[in-house]
Amino acid sequence: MLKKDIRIAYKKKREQLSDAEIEEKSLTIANQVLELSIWDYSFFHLFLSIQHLKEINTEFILHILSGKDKNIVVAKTDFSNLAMKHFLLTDSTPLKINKYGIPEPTDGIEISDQQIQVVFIPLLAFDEKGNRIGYGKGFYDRFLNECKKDVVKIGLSFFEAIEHIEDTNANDIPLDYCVTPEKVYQFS
Ligand SMILES: Nc1nc2c(c(=O)[nH]1)N(C=O)[C@@H](CNc1ccc(C(=O)N[C@@H](CCC(=O)O)C(=O)O)cc1)CN2
Ligand SMILES: Nc1ncnc2c1ncn2[C@@H]1O[C@H](COP(=O)(O)OP(=O)(O)OP(=O)(O)O)[C@@H](O)[C@H]1O
Repeated sequence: MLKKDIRIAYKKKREQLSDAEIEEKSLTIANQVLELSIWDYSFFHLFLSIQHLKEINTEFILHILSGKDKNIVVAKTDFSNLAMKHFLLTDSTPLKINKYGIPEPTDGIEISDQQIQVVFIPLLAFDEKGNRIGYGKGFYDRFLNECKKDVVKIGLSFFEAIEHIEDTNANDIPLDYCVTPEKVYQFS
């Protein structure tokens, strides 16, 4: 299948989820994240959910990270250059929902791409090789390209893998893991 068709199909699938299903699946995903071998790392990058697009609620993972005293890093997006800046999330980090519905820090301690050790990645769909599809602006491909080579890349998805994304390109950086409510896929 082609990215553009997969995007349409998976946006529809998400729209059909009820709020209760989103909460339940998000909690199951968070519990599976606990089983990954990532807990020796200290800098974790997490996306904050866009609610109106029915993304995975990452608050459960946020609580796990905070309970383990990890450094939690969140992004501020710049749609004019499709780049992201990263800030440490602390009790005093001011968050504001931007016009795309993304909760973002307005200010704080900036973290460089090179300091990040684990990245939780939003996606619409992924395939059995770990290729992913997002909303199509390439934010995460650009970001991951600036991270350390051994950064651990973990996709989170409500749905299982599709067989094959046909039109992957050289900029696409594959996942190391993808966590769904059913299972943990390991690609590397
Ligand atoms: N929570 C979260 N943060 C993230 C991402 C993400 O997927 N999820 N991104 C991952 O790269 C980047 C933001 N990417 C985005 C790209 C496009 C739209 C957007 O076009 N929204 C439109 C149309 C929505 C639709 O597709 O139906 C809108 O709100 O009108 C929003 C976010 C960085 N931060
Ligand atoms: N490292 C990069 N440098 C420059 N352009 C890039 C880079 N990575 C991706 N792009 C461009 O971004 C656009 C979107 O890429 P793609 O279709 O893979 O998005 P996506 O992975 O679905 O989106 P997202 O990363 O925002 O979730 C493409 O035009 C691609 O060429």
